[in-house]
Amino acid sequence: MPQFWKPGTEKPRLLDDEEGVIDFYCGCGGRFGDSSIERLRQRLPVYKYRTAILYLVETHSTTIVVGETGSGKTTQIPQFYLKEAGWADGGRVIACTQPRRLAVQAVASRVAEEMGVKLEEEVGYTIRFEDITKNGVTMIKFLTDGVLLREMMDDPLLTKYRNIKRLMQAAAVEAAAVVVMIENLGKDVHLVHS
Ligand SMILES: Nc1ncnc2c1ncn2[C@@H]1O[C@H](COP(=O)(O)OP(=O)(O)OP(=O)(O)O)[C@@H](O)[C@H]1O
Repeated sequence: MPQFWKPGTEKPRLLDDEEGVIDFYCGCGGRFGDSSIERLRQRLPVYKYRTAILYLVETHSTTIVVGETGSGKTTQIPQFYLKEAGWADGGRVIACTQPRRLAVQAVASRVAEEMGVKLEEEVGYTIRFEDITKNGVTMIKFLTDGVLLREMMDDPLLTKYRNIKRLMQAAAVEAAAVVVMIENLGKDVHLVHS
């Protein structure tokens, strides 16, 4: 049974539920016990839905995922694509847009840390005046909606993204504009919304 940490009671520790996916606080111990980053990932709400999300994006050109803030949409879904669906195989890139530069940098650093890789290699980001990616190496690229729009001005058909799956973060009006423009190009768009 899940237990909650109430004021004045002993700090609970984490135990796996029956499926070994969701952990609940119970008993005593450190904040996250001895959990690895992988176990922290598995506790995020979105983790339970990874198979459903992968199925939907594989079978539909547009998928909208709605979840609470902090549920893991931004940091986890690109990793599902990469690790479990192999969408970055063969030099392909998974792009994830964010509305703000700081969000791009923070989430890219976080995902690189979770994957245990150096930022700029498998995981990178592009914001105005700063491109922390490596051609042929970067598999998950975070960028602002503005940078993607700018790339579309230079390359209206987004030819360099011909084979990528796109994960859009819809937190701003411009994100919706990007989705409409990319859909008009016949590209796949996967929209994540909180
Ligand atoms: N830079 C970071 N440092 C430490 N932990 C982080 C960082 N970014 C995210 N996290 C952790 O990862 C979890 C999932 O965050 P994520 O950004 O994927 O959620 P989200 O559902 O996309 O939220 P939002 O809708 O606000 O963008 C957070 O609850 C937080 O615990």
